Amino acid sequence: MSHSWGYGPHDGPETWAKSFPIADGPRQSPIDIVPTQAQHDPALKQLKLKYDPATAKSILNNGHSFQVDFADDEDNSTLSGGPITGIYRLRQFHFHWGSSDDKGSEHTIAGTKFPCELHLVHWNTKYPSFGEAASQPDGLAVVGVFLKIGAANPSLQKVLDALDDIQAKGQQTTFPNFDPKTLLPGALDFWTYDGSLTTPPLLESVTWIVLKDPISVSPAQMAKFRSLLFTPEGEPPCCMVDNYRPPQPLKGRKVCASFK
Ligand SMILES: NS(=O)(=O)c1c2ccccc2cc2ccccc12
Ligand SMILES: [Zn+2]
Repeated sequence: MSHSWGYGPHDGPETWAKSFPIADGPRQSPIDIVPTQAQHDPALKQLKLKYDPATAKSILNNGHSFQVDFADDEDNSTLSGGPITGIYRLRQFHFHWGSSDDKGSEHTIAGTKFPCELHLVHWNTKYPSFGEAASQPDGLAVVGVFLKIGAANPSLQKVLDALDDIQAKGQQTTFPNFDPKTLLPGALDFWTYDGSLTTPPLLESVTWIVLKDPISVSPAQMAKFRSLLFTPEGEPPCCMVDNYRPPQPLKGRKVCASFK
């Protein structure tokens, strides 16, 4: 049976527990990060992100967001250090955003929402595949980056320029030679906690690494995100906006900070 889920009033986050009971689980994401309650952990290593632009392959409208997919058959684009042990390979990155600039991020900072949030998805190479890793408690690591309204972001614009070719659900096009490192802020200070995918199947297999510093996005660039469609060609068009899950209960989890 196919579980169709979305972000609308009849299939959105408040309905997901019916088909995915783990939605009410002990380590669900996203969360509201309260900096004054996060614990500085001096043992946390520096994040090491080694990305090879040649591993960028394609860009896809998956009907929930759009994602840039990477070749992950070798250790060419990897994440290590920070809170994780071993080497995790970059699989894809995608975004979540709102219908207006006052909302859109999944994680919040002491209740503050950002207009957009970038997720860079990595899987643990101690497992044979992404699919296998996704079912393990230490299988995935997602780096989250907030986008804050400001100057137009030239690196982000390279991604947004490709959206005209993937307006509708299921559309895909090539997206070669892109360095995701250009989407990161200068400082890699982060918060980290144990969580889950923020979309069904909501698997509790993600080590979240949320960067403290945002990158910039202009209002015109936010409008470009909102030009995408949740719907496939030939169906009445529904703009892809508000594709974010709200913060979930912390349920006793600790949030650690890499900085004082
Ligand atoms: N929002 S999310 O990062 O949890 C997420 C994934 C996380 C880990 C692995 C695969 C994921 C695929 C996603 C696809 C669409 C939206 C969020 C996704
Ligand atoms: Zn995401």
